[in-house]
Amino acid sequence: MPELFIVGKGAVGLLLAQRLANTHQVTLITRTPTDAVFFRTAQCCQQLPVKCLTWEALAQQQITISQCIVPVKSYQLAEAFITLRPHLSEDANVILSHNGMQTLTPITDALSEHQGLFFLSTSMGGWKPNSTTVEFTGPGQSVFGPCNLIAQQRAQVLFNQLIDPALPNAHLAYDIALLRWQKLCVNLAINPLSALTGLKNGRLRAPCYATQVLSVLNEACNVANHIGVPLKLSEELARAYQVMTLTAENFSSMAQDVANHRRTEINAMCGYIVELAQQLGVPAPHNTLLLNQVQSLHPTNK
Ligand SMILES: NC(=O)C1=CN([C@@H]2O[C@H](COP(=O)(O)OP(=O)(O)OC[C@H]3O[C@@H](n4cnc5c(N)ncnc54)[C@H](OP(=O)(O)O)[C@@H]3O)[C@@H](O)[C@H]2O)C=CC1
Ligand SMILES: CC(C)(CO)C(=O)C(=O)O
Repeated sequence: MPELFIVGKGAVGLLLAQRLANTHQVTLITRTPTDAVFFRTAQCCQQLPVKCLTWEALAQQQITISQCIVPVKSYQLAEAFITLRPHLSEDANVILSHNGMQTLTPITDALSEHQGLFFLSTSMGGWKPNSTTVEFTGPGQSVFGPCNLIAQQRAQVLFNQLIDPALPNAHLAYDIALLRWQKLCVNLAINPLSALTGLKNGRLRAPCYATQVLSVLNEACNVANHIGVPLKLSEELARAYQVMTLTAENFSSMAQDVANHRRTEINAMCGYIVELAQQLGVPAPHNTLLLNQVQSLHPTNK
């Protein structure tokens, strides 16, 4: 079976490992020594048939990585990629997967023209009851697409071999940037408000939040349009309210992070809009306010 590496043993990483172990020899690269990882359902708890190696062991064994998924939090990506890069083969494929947005330029610049960069945006749910176990909390759509030139040429083959057999709800999108912006808009409309109010997603449909949802998305669409991303406010509003309805009984990931005193991904959501708005010289007061309010909830949010 072909080899596949996954950075970390996070919720998404373990869900992917469980699916991909059927078709690939999976190795998790962890920050701390890990003997075994598990996939738990209501009926049983199954040890995943994967290897776990620390970065140190990977270096000692001089392992070269030809395909790797990096499903870490947005604020962990830069460091994870810097650690990963020296281990990549000359024609490696790297697949990033996280919520929110950040400029990928430092990563695309660091890869050679033969190293492919891809993005997997997923809405399937995973929850970790402890540091080595994941539970599947719900199916969701996933979108896979290329982020550099060589990746465009390889996207169909990699999708057919790696993604499609493991994630039946996934589709290949060459305009992955647009789809990531659309997911960002959903997160902008839901996550900060749910984190600040402690409400489930469905409760954000109340009329008292409508002006804030509209304003935040209006700013995001304006910024996106300035850089050539063709978002339409009416469509992003409709999508956000549709997701509030579909996930009405969920607490958003940011609400959960705040409730558990963890760092949030606010910088890759409102922070991304505010940064772009500043560069473009356009106003984004509502995203700025939400950014400041969520940042003030936890010292590591800054
Ligand atoms: N959980 C979910 O249901 C969903 C999550 N997402 C998004 O996916 C992304 C990942 O989320 P999730 O899986 O929940 O996050 P987790 O916090 O569960 O997982 C992140 C993992 O990455 C590991 N990690 C970070 N940096 C490194 C590094 N340098 N080297 C090795 N391992 C590293 C962490 O290690 P350690 O264990 O040592 O902390 C952790 O195991 C986020 O952007 C999230 O918003 C999207 C859809 C659903
Ligand atoms: C779609 C949504 C808002 C579902 O809760 C999500 O992506 C998140 O919580 O981060």
